[in-house]
Amino acid sequence: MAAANLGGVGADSPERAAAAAAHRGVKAPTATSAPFAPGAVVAGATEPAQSGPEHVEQPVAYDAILLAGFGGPEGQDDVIPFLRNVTRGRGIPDERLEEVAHHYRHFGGVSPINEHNRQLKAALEAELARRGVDLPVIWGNRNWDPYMNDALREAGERGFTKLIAIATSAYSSYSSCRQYREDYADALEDTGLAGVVQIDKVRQFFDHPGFVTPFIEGVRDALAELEAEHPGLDRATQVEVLFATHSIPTADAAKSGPAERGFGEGGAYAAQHTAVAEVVMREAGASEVPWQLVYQSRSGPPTQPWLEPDVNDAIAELPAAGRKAVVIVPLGFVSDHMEVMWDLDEEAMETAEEHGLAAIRVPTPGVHPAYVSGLVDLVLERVNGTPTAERPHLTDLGPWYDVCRPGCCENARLGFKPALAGIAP
Ligand SMILES: CC1=C(CCC(=O)O)c2cc3nc(cc4[nH]c(cc5[nH]c(cc1n2)c(C)c5CCC(=O)O)c(CCC(=O)O)c4C)C(CCC(=O)O)=C3C
Ligand SMILES: [Fe+2]
Repeated sequence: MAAANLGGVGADSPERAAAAAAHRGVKAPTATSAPFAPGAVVAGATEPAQSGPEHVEQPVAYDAILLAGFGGPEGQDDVIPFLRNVTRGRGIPDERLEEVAHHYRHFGGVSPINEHNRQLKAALEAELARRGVDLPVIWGNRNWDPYMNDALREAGERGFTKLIAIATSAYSSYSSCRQYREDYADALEDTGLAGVVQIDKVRQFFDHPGFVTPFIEGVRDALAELEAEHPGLDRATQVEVLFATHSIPTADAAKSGPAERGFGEGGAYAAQHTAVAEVVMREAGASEVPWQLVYQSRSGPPTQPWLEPDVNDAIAELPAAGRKAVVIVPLGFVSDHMEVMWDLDEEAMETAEEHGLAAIRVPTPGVHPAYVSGLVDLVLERVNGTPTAERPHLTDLGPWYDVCRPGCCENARLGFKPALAGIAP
C-alpha cells in the first residue's frame, strides 16, 4: 500500500534483531534424519546441506495442494488487526496503521483478496477434476483468516504428509517468495507438524505461459481499444506501456534470487519483470510501442531507498515525451487486490487524468483459464517428475528453481530465518 510512512521503530530495531537471533537457536536440526524426498529441506533445519538439486525431477506423491495467500480484511473491524499482522515485529503504533487503513476504509474495510482466493481455489478444484487429478486444495493465508496454521492443522487432521504449495505471487524477492517459505516453516512449528508434514513449493511462475498469457491478451486488447477510441493515435510515438509492480527496498531487491547468479542492482526481482515485459510486448505484437518498468505502493521511511521510478512520477513525465495515452499493466500482481484497485485504479488513473492522458489498466490473471490451468501444470510437473528441459518458460531466466538456493531472497534487514523448500542459509 502506498503513501503511509511505516518506518516506525522500523527495520533495524533491536527487537527485530533479537527476534531473528532467537530464531536461529530454537529449531531442532532434523535435516539428516528426515525421510523426505531428495531436494526437500526440512522445517527447522539449522545446518542443512549446502547443495542439492535446483529442479526436482523425481515424481512425488503429494497428498494435497497448499494454496498460500496474503490475506486481507473483510470488514471495518478486521482492518487494524490485519495491519497488525502484516507489520508484526515492526513496532508500528495503531495511529500509523490508521493511515494505511484509509485505503481499506474507503472500500468498507473489505479487501477483495480473500474472495479472489476463494474463486481461485474453486477454479483450481474444477480444473483438477476436469483433468482427473485427485488432489485436494487447502487454503491458508499469511495475514488473515483462514490462516496458514488452520490450513496445516487441517492437513494434519486429514493425514496429509506431503504438500505442494502454490503462493499467489509470481516473482522472486523476500516479500514475494521467501516470506511465504518462512511462514510455512513457522506454521509447521506452531502446529507441531514440523518433521511430519513436508512442504515443497512450485517454482516462481513469472515466466510461465499460464501467468503471462493474460497480460499478453490484456496489452493487445488495450492497444486496440485506444486505437479504436482515438483514430490517428500513433502507437510508436504517442502511447507508452507502463509495467507496474510492487516497489521493494533496494536492499531486498539486491538479495532477490540466488546470489551466485549476479543479477546486479534490482536483483532477480527487476530482471524477471523486465524479461517478462519484453515477452509481453513482443507477443502482443507491440514491439514498436515504448514501454518501461515502474514501481508502486512504496512504504517504509523516506530515508530507505526503494525501487523507482514510481508509477505516478513516470506518468507525469509522459506528456513531455509526446505521449497522449498510457497503458498500465499490473505485471507484479495476480489479482485486482488493494494495490491494484487503489494504487492503480484510483491514484495512477487520477494522475493520468491530471496530465491529460487517455489511460487503460489491463486485467490481472485472476481466474483466467490459462492461469488456472498453468498452476495445475506447475503442480503436475512435480507430481510427474517432468524433466527440466520440458518445463515451459518464456524467458531465458527460467525455468525457476524448485528448491531455492542458499540465501535466496533473504530479507536484507532481518537476515537468516528458517524457511522451507530451499537450501539454507
Ligand atoms: C512484493 C510485494 C507484494 C507482491 C507479492 C505478493 O502478492 O505477495 C506485496 C503484496 C501485497 N501487499 C499487501 C498489503 C500490504 N503490504 C504491506 C507492506 C509491504 N509489502 C511489500 C511488498 C509486497 N507486497 C513490502 C516490501 C512491504 C513493506 C514491509 C516492510 O517494510 O518490511 C502492508 C503494510 C502497510 C504498508 O507498508 O504499506 C500491507 C497492508 C497485499 C494485500 C492487498 C489487499 O489487502 O488487497 C498484497 C497482495
Ligand atoms: Fe505488500
